[in-house]
Amino acid sequence: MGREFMHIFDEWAESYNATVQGHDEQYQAVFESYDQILSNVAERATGVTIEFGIGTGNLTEKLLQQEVDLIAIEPNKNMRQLAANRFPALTIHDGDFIKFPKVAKVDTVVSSYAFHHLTDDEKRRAFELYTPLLSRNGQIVFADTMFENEKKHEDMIQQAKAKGHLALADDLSREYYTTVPTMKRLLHETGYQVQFEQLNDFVWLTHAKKI
Ligand SMILES: C[S@@+](CC[C@H](N)C(=O)[O-])C[C@H]1O[C@@H](n2cnc3c(N)ncnc32)[C@H](O)[C@@H]1O
Repeated sequence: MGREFMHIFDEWAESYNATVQGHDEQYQAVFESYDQILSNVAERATGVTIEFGIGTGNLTEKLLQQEVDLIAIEPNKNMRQLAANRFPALTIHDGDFIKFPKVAKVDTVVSSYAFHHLTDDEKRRAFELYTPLLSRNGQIVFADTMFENEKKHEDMIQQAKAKGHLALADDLSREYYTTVPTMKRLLHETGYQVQFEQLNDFVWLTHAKKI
C-alpha cells in the first residue's frame, strides 16, 4: 500500500543516483549529506534487517557491507531491476511497507527517503504490523523528510517556490510528509519509544525501539 507514486519512480529510476549526488539543483538540500545519512541508518542495523523501498540500493550496499541478514523490499519494477543488476546475489522482493512477504522475527526495520509515501494512517498501520514481527530489543531506523511542525512544512514549500524550485514545492505539497510530533505520537501509540535527530534541513532520523 502507499503505491500511488510508482509512476514517478518509473521515470526517475535511471537518473535517481545523479539526483542524490546533487546534480538536480532543486533537490540539493534534500540530499545534502546523503552518504552520511545512509551510514547513520546502516550503522544502527543489527541482525535480521528488513529494508523497505531500497530504490537503486544505496542504503542496501552499506547494510550488505555490515553483513546484516538482509531482506530487501522494493515496489517499483525499474528500481528493482537496477538494484538486481548491482547485487546479483541478493533476492529483492516486490512489496511495500505494508504488503510484503511473510517473514519470521526481525531485529531491525530500516528505510531511507521512502516512508513519506504512506499517509499517517498507513504509517500507523505499518508500525502495528512491525510490532509483533520485531524481536525483544527490535528497532525501527528510518531517515526521511519530516518537519518540526506544520508551519515549518508550509515555510519550506514557500521557500522552494520563492527559489523557483517548483518541482520540489509540488513534491512537498503532494506527498505525505509528516511532522516530528505526529511521528512521535504514532510510535508511542503502537508500542515504541523513540528518539529523533535532524540530519539536514529536510531529513530526520527516527530511531524507535520496541518497548
Ligand atoms: C526516493 S527513493 C529512496 C531510495 C533509497 N532508499 C535511497 O535512500 O536512496 C524512494 C523509494 O521508495 C519506494 N517506494 C515508494 N512507495 C513505497 C511504498 N509504499 N513502500 C515501499 N517503498 C516505496 C520507491 O519505489 C523508491 O524506490
